[in-house]
Amino acid sequence: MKRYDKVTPVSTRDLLFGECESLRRVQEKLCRLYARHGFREVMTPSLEYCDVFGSSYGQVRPQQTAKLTDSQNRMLCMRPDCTVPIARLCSTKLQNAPLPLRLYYNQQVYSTPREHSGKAAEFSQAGVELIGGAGRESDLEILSLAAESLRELSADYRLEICHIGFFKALMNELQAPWEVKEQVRELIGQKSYATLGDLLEGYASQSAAQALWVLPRLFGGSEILAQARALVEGGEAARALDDIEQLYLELSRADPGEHVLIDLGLVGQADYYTGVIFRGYLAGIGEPVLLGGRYDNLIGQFGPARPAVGFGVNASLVAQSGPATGETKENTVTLALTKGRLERKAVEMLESLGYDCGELHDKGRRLIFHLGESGLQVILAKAADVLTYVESGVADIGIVGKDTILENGGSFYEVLDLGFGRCRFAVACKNGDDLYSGYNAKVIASKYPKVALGFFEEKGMDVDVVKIEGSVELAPILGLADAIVDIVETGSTLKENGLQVVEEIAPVSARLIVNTAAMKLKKEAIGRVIAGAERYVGEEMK
Ligand SMILES: Nc1ncnc2c1ncn2[C@@H]1O[C@H](COP(=O)(O)OP(=O)(O)OP(=O)(O)O)[C@@H](O)[C@H]1O
Ligand SMILES: O=P(O)(O)OC[C@H]1O[C@H](OP(=O)(O)OP(=O)(O)O)[C@H](O)[C@@H]1O
Repeated sequence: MKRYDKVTPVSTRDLLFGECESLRRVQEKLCRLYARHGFREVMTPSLEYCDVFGSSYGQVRPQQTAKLTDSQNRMLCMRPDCTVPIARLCSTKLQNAPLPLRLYYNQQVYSTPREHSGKAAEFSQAGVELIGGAGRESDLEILSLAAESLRELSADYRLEICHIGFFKALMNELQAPWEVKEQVRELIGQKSYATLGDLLEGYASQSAAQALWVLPRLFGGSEILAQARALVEGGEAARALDDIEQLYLELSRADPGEHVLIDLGLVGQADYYTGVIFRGYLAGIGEPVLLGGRYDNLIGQFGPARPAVGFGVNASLVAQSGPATGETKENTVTLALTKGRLERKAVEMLESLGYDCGELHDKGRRLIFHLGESGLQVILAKAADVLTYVESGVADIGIVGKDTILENGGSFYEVLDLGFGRCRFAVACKNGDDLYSGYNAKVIASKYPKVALGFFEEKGMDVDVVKIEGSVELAPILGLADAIVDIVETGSTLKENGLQVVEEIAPVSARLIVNTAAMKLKKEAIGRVIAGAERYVGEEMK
């Protein structure tokens, strides 16, 4: 039997020498800052009963927690988040402590990342919680401290703020089934401009739908507030905007230099947060390093209700990226392009937008190309790698098929359906076979095992999925599988091999995706590419 006695568990690592020193430096900077501002340190155990987290695991999904049992078989989990254990602490040991409580922590958190994503399962988080402080003054205290935390770590940073009240007010107004509302929330979070537009088209007569439709685009400076005000008539939504405006003005006054942004589309954790939500970015790091917000309903789940606001900084991420010295090269944008079938239309699109694609026409074996003097650099990569490059931030934007996104997932904005590379996912089997007859578990061959499994799980059908790398049509013909899940474009591959479509799963086409940090750090340059692509799609659809 293979012994795992020489390696650390998947997605964990030893830190040596310089790595320890850089992590300590980041932690110390933050801890000193929090102590200076009157926050006192608490430490909670690395292990908690799963019950502590109930349905709310903070930023982490229950499936991502590392679980074990104690000597009495009670379920424990490695702390996936620092705020929920602190909420427990405030309702027990600190229940009678005078409010407001200013607490800070500096400890490890654990959450299992997606397989092969290169992300760590354990990282160091330092952060603060202000318990018992309601209202704008507390929000401002914590937001100012968030800005100061980022400034301590790099001169080139952005703090973006949102108020979930704006989104919630619009959602309350929207007359639509809850499944549609859930989809709307997801699409706004992903900044899926076009798909959101399609979904809301059926509700276009409602003013809330019109406002929700533009919500993902409402990010930038104070001009965003004027645009948002024009969309609402008053009430909760307008009050949320007033709050954001005041916070924005105060923060910008204390910290001029366009470091503070507004993004009214930060709706990812809408159930958890009850007021202001914010994220922090540092130049050169492709994901947010700071996450926070107001969560007035959490502490009440453990005892007497208390308003609360706080944030956490991923100290490991900052330490690994080294001292952030360089400025963001705001005008240089890297586009990861899927090589193969999507290449020709993508180049056609770039040319129609005026980019000089000479180098792409005469590629040789090169993989990196500069489009004239435009500042746009193209890298050619395999489809799934485009997601990896964009998610990590080594590429700012990408062009990739929806099939690859559905199979691999990932954290990036999926801004636009580019309209080319159209095909569809379908289930197919041999002509004349009835896939749904009989009681035996069916075998499905696919290059897309997650899509295949997800489709049959939705139907409540047990299937065994076999991963096949290509020419999937062979599997049912040779008797390896009962059916396949694959891409169908013209249908001729199926036809020529004696197969038929049983059911269609989802339409597929090329998408423009954007790294979440780059969207904010390179707003102008990326905005130009998106606007150009939208023009192209509009022209193509005429
Ligand atoms: N008929 C089709 N078959 C496969 N993909 C298609 C088809 N039509 C459009 N596409 C899109 O083109 C993308 C790239 O497909 P392509 O076959 O070039 O690369 P690939 O699927 O990674 O295969 P390979 O392993 O052969 O490189 C797919 O991810 C899909 O979005
Ligand atoms: O409906 P059609 O127009 O016939 O296109 C569909 C075929 O194209 C793709 O295969 P691809 O050529 O990429 O080869 P592969 O399956 O070996 O990856 C896909 O996997 C289907 O086999």
